[in-house]
Amino acid sequence: MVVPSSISSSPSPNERVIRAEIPIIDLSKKRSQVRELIVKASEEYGFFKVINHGVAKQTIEKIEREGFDFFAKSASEKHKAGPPNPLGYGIKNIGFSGDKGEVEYLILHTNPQSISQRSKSISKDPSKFRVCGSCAVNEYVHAVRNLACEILDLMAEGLWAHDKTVFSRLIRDVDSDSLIRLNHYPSFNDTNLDDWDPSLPYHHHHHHMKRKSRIGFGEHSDPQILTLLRSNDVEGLQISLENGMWVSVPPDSSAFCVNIGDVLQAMTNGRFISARHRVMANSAKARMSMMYFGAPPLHAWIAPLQELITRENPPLYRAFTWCEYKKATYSLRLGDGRLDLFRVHDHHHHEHTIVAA
Ligand SMILES: C=C1C[C@]23C[C@@]1(O)CC[C@H]2[C@@]12CC[C@H](O)[C@@](C)(C(=O)O1)[C@H]2[C@@H]3C(=O)O
Ligand SMILES: O=C(O)CCC(=O)C(=O)O
Ligand SMILES: [Fe+2]
Repeated sequence: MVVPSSISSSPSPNERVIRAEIPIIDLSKKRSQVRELIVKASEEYGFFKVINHGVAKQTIEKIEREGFDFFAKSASEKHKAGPPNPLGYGIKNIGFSGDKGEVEYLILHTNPQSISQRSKSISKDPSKFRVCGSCAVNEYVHAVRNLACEILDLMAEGLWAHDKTVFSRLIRDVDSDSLIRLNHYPSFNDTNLDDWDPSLPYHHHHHHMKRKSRIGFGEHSDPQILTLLRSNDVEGLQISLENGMWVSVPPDSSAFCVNIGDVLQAMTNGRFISARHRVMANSAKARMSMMYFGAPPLHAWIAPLQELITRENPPLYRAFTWCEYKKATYSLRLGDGRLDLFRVHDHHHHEHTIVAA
């Protein structure tokens, strides 16, 4: 049963948010060093930043301009690119299970035909977006896909996988199901507090709490292999540590944030963790982020790498197709732990318990 709710993701008022050190990895350093740092960060946090990543400033600026132009359009214009099915324009509603956030977004498939199809409905002057919009997106996709593949190859090397392209070839495949997503979080000011209850007496404390607790995008892990995220210089992104603390990620428009997805957690047999993250929307400036979600083709099989399976480390997950995983994802809530559905149960241990009982 689907229970729509808009308050489920509200953070508790006294939960702790800290400014811990998030690994920043300089990709221009020695390869043998870089791959070790990447593996370490992927095991400890499932999250890190990369600098000197080689994606041209202009490539980023072009798509960013197209994104801001799109979100600046009137609501009726933007709705022409919606509702999200799941591709397209959406506002406040995330997915199909009742999740909500202070965000509007545009989700595109990365294959060029799909981008040019979509761009017909995402510009006032359709011919203009077709030319500028879709080539800005294609150029960006090309650049971030290469960066994602480079990082995935470094990971495979760092894990001593036999096949160094075991991860990257899934997103290089022409049938890869990768996505581009632009999220736009409105600026926060006292006048756009649409959930403010005017019947309540003005109370500074209450007001102050609302200021700090507006959820832009609720807590979740990304289902794909790897996410490359960048934003303008506005804060909001937080990642969750295993001890339940939240870490604010300082904004840096020149860096990319790398986020391990559920599929990579499964393929590394749990050695890499898919980081849980969320976005708060309490800044006086609007935030715009762009995500590349690197995904396998729909019919690709996902299973833990042989090299990472030993007597001490038996397979934690059963094999599944990306199609199957995606279906599970869309049937669940944003914050649900979908990977748990694919965990292998320890039969030996189970039998033993029954005998002992
Ligand atoms: C509530 C949902 C939105 C989402 C699909 C889902 O049912 C659960 C996962 C969500 C998520 C999170 C990461 C990406 O932004 C996304 C595109 C994805 O693949 O999984 C979104 C989905 C979405 O917004 O369509
Ligand atoms: O907007 C962001 O910075 C992150 C959003 C996110 O996590 C997502 O779209 O999956
Ligand atoms: Fe995410």
